[in-house]
Amino acid sequence: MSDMRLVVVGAGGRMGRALIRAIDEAPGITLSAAVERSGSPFLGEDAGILAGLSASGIKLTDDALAAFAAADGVVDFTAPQATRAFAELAAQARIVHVIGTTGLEPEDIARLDAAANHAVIVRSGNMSLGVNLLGALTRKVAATLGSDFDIEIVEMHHRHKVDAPSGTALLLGDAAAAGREVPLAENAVRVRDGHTGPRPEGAIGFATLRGGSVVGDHTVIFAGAGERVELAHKAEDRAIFARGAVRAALWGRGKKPGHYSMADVLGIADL
Ligand SMILES: NC(=O)C1=CN([C@@H]2O[C@H](COP(=O)(O)OP(=O)(O)OC[C@H]3O[C@@H](n4cnc5c(N)ncnc54)[C@H](OP(=O)(O)O)[C@@H]3O)[C@@H](O)[C@H]2O)C=CC1
Ligand SMILES: O=C(O)C1=N[C@H](C(=O)O)C[C@H](O)C1
Repeated sequence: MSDMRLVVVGAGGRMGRALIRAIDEAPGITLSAAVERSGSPFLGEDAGILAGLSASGIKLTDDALAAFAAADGVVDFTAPQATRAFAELAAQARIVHVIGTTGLEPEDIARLDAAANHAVIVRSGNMSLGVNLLGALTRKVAATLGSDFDIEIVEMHHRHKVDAPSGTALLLGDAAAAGREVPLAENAVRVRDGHTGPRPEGAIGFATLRGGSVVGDHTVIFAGAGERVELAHKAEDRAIFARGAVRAALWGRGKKPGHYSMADVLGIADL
């Protein structure tokens, strides 16, 4: 089979550059275009040079339509508004859409579900092997310990991050809720301030820290009477997310349309 032709959108961003490097390293896949928004200062720059590699001959463009028409897939770590638009274009072009963008609202997810009638979408709040394994472990521990143990999820990210709680924290919250067989939306406590009163029974709490250059730290705390269990993951390099996204794109090629997760890609959905 010929190499998979992959577009990176948000190519000038932190993840965009990591994705260009991951595609350069991976067999069976080629960077076919690098897209940024209209007016971006990066338009016209060489994608390879921007990512710290040698020149690739691919210049950053704002013409996503043309880029998608000549590709087999797109990797998208941008912003919710951009991902909404890219999902429509990817579905029209019938190409694989790998989505790492976080901060998506339930309405956005519903639109992606609709787009997945025509396109292969692989979406996860975290594309790393370690976090997806942590998700499976969280589900199991939550099911085993039951509601005598309070669940709190603590995350820390770099000072530039714009959404909270992180996509990963919500993924882990979903896993904990699934372990308890309850909906996360009805049990999540996403912020606390002032006289909050005692902890609601069954709450799944979130705490958000922001600062410096932290790539992404997550801890799930199960706090019982007289003991605590903690499960943690620390990301040290954005390459782990980028490699996961490339793996997801290759996995999605030739799959039937649907809205898949990274756990599907890694074969750990039933763990
Ligand atoms: N699922 C996962 O494993 C991971 C997910 N993420 C998520 O990925 C997203 C991006 O993170 P990060 O790379 O750090 O953020 P950055 O802000 O560094 O990069 C985002 C890039 O997308 C660009 N962009 C925004 N809108 C458009 C558009 N309409 N068309 C083309 N490009 C656009 C931005 O341009 P401009 O600056 O001009 O707005 C920017 O270059 C976040 O939601 C983050 O949470 C991050 C790491 C891992
Ligand atoms: O914005 C980031 O940087 C990250 N975002 C993702 C998230 O919201 O969980 C994944 C990773 O933690 C880095």
